[in-house]
Amino acid sequence: MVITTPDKDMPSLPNNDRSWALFLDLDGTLVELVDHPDNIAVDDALRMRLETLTTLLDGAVAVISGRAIDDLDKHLTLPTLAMSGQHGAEWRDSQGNRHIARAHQKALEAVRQQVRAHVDRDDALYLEDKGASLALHYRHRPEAGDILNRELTALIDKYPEVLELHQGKFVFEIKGRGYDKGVALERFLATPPFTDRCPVFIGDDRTDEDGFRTVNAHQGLAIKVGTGESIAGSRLTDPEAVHEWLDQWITLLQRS
Ligand SMILES: O=P(O)(O)OC[C@H]1O[C@H](O[C@H]2O[C@H](CO)[C@@H](O)[C@H](O)[C@H]2O)[C@H](O)[C@@H](O)[C@@H]1O
Repeated sequence: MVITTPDKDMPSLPNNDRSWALFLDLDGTLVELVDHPDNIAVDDALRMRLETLTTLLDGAVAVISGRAIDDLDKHLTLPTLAMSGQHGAEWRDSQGNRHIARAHQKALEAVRQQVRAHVDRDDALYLEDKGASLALHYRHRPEAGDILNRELTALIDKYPEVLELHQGKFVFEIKGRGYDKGVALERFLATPPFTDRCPVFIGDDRTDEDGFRTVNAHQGLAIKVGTGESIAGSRLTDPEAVHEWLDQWITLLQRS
């Protein structure tokens, strides 16, 4: 496994004398970032890894993503896996029940119309409409980042109580206020089979910092993938290193 940071940051494997819950981001963590959200590659080895960990951790595994759950299901095809989508605005618990936040939908609809009109004028932009949130992708128009930031900020500022704007990797996320990955983790940690377990969260993006904050508050293991500032205590270089680390953990769990 390749680690970019000094040895002190190398994530040790979770100790078998505690019960752990595993939370995983998808894009940039379990799969490499690619040119378009539809083009990510999820292989059977990754599916098998997630299924094995779910069994070994008594069901306490969840994917915590900015994507919508329907989209996660399309790629992962693991319909019973616990998930939180749209940065915490929707979730599927370990019983398979789906939940979605709707308080901000009216404001979101107004913003949706305006963002759509903007995207219709520029082929290089892509609007991912996730239902309870929007992602405006500008990977193919990187020079537009600053102006889009200003325009979207002005738009979202009309609804300060219900909407928030976040910048990810060549994407602006417009989402309901009060939902984030930290909230998503807390919600899982309050319900079986996650209750009383120590959280591990692996993520790569700015929005994953909210999840790391929750993990740190629970004295868990926060692992940042890649470079960039982070409050996570440990690092892995890329999705391949994440897979290797998870495989080593599987081996350790199988021995116990
Ligand atoms: O929380 P995540 O699971 O990491 O999801 C974050 C966003 O990921 C997706 O966008 C990013 O990945 C795309 C595919 O590699 C890439 O083309 C894009 O530039 C990235 O920003 C997804 O489309 C968003 O909905 C997620 O919020």
